Amino acid sequence: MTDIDITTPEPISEAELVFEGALRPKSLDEFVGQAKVRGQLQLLLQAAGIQGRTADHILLAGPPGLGKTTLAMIVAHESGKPLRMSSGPAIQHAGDLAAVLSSLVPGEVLFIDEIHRMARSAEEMLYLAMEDFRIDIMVGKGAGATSVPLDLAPFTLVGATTRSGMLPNPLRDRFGFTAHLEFYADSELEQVLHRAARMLDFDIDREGLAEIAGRSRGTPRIANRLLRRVRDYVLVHGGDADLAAVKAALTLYDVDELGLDRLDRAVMDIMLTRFGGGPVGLNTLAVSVGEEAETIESVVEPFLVRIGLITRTPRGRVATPQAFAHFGVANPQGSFLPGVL
Ligand SMILES: Nc1ncnc2c1ncn2[C@@H]1O[C@H](COP(=O)(O)OP(=O)(O)OP(=O)(O)O)[C@@H](O)[C@H]1O
Ligand SMILES: [Mg+2]
Repeated sequence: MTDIDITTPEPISEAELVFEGALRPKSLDEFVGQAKVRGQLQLLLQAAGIQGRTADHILLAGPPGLGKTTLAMIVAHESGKPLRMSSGPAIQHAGDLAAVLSSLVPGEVLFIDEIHRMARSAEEMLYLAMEDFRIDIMVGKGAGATSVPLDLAPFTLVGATTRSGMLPNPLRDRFGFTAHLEFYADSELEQVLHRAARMLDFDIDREGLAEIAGRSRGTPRIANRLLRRVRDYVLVHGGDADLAAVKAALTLYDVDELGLDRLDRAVMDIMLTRFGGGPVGLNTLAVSVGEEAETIESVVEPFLVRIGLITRTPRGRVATPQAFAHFGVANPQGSFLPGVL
């Protein structure tokens, strides 16, 4: 691993997770950006509150580091209910899920992170649990085995996934609401950073914050991580935390103006140098960089499209003239690219 990984959207250490916990917004009001999702969640929680019932099941979908775990905690906090945390990889048998479900207290919020990685057998148990707050438990073995119904306390399931395309339809259909989290605008990341700097008691000016925001890949997790590195830099070198200090610190860590991470760069490099800008099919790209097609499609591509480095066309992904310019690669087709106006 090289220091380029400072811009990866996944958590990079245990220490970072502890740090994140301290900076997590606790309420919907404190949660920056995602205005649409916030409004939708607010309505859903308020309606449930008025009727005195548990809120509908909620699916949070989107790339890493955009606030899924944070929102799950907020749902529990806003409904005044306890939160139980679990994850798809921890549920490898139906029995693992039965143990969790049967111990929930009324109204509890059950968070299943990476829900797309749950075992098939558990998925089927979850369908019934979500719909009827009931599960069937198998007792005995062989010919004498019988299934015994068990009533559950009503609960709200909050599922999180970076790969909503990998969820089976019957599971997806049982969520009352799906929130698709989007990459954050630079102005929103500035707010995230402003709040974090205040909490860290770090006195950094607006220009400095704006510069970090612009290099954070639309991702609050990365913004907070870069802020810490800048804080280190100022601590060691002295002086003000201003634009010059931010630029010096981020140059030291090889974070470019667009905040691209290693995988983003690998994809762009392959597209520009090996395929002359494309069009390139998703699977070809995935194989070329040694990643799953799902990761390219759900984590890398949305960001590269959003910042205008690639476009999707019916014949595949195409690099834009801006991409050639940013990476300083000669554009074999001049300014004209197939499928791009
Ligand atoms: N809207 C937001 N406002 C302020 N801070 C945020 C926001 N969203 C995320 N953060 C910060 O970013 C960090 C990462 O967020 P979180 O852990 O919720 O991401 P995630 O979507 O669950 O990521 P993963 O897919 O890796 O589990 C948190 O520490 C939180 O402080
Ligand atoms: Mg998470």
